[in-house]
Amino acid sequence: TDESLGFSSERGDKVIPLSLYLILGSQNCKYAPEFVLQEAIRGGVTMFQFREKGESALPYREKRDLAKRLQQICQNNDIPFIVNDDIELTRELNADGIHIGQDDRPLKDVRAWFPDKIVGVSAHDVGEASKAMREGADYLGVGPMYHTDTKPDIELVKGPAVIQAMRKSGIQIPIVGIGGITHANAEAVLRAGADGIAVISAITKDQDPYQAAQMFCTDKTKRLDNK
Ligand SMILES: Cc1ncsc1CCOP(=O)(O)O
Ligand SMILES: C=C1C=NC(C(F)(F)F)=NC1=N
Ligand SMILES: [Mg+2]
Repeated sequence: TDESLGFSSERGDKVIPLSLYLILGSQNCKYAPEFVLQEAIRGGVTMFQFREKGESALPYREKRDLAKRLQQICQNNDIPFIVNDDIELTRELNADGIHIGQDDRPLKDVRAWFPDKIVGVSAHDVGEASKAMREGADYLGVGPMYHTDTKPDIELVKGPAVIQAMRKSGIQIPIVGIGGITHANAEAVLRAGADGIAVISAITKDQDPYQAAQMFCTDKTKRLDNK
């Protein structure tokens, strides 16, 4: 398993397998979300985040029903099921965790509601990262690494260097890089000190989500050989 490769990130009693973190909502998918998730897990995805967002986002009942189906697929494969932003949905499904942005509910509140769940926080610079670490975030989503059209309101593109800066400033908690990550540029994110990569379109827009996921995992093994 990835543990042997040292890619997954231990955090106290929580194992947070950030190696290959797939994020999707119905708005990102070429095929049915259930198919994309199932294939991507078969291809090596280690963690999943349900992120239903944007003007084409499903209404709550359909969103919840889709989330339940995707959660079931994760449970069948022992993959952590994380919800983006939505506190109610996280509680209703008893999800494994929640991911919050800087403009969402404060981490202190979220942690009070979910003391034992995985709580991930978006961080765009060293300041935000150290604040989130102090407040008890379980992992950081750092980006955007590269340009992406997937999220219309992305912050300034920082590149992998910002992860290096975070590590240099003593940020020890698990970091996953996000934003425009493809097979060609994933390695630079890992070399910069990330524990894994988070991906939307490189997998959800691929005509073969299994292959798309597998390509990332193969890369990592290759990297290990010449480390
Ligand atoms: C949710 C999010 N946060 C920063 S960039 C981004 C979108 C990542 O999508 P993609 O992997 O398709 O660039
Ligand atoms: C905006 C986001 C930034 N990072 C992450 C993750 F990769 F999970 F850390 N998820 C998000 N939804
Ligand atoms: Mg958010």
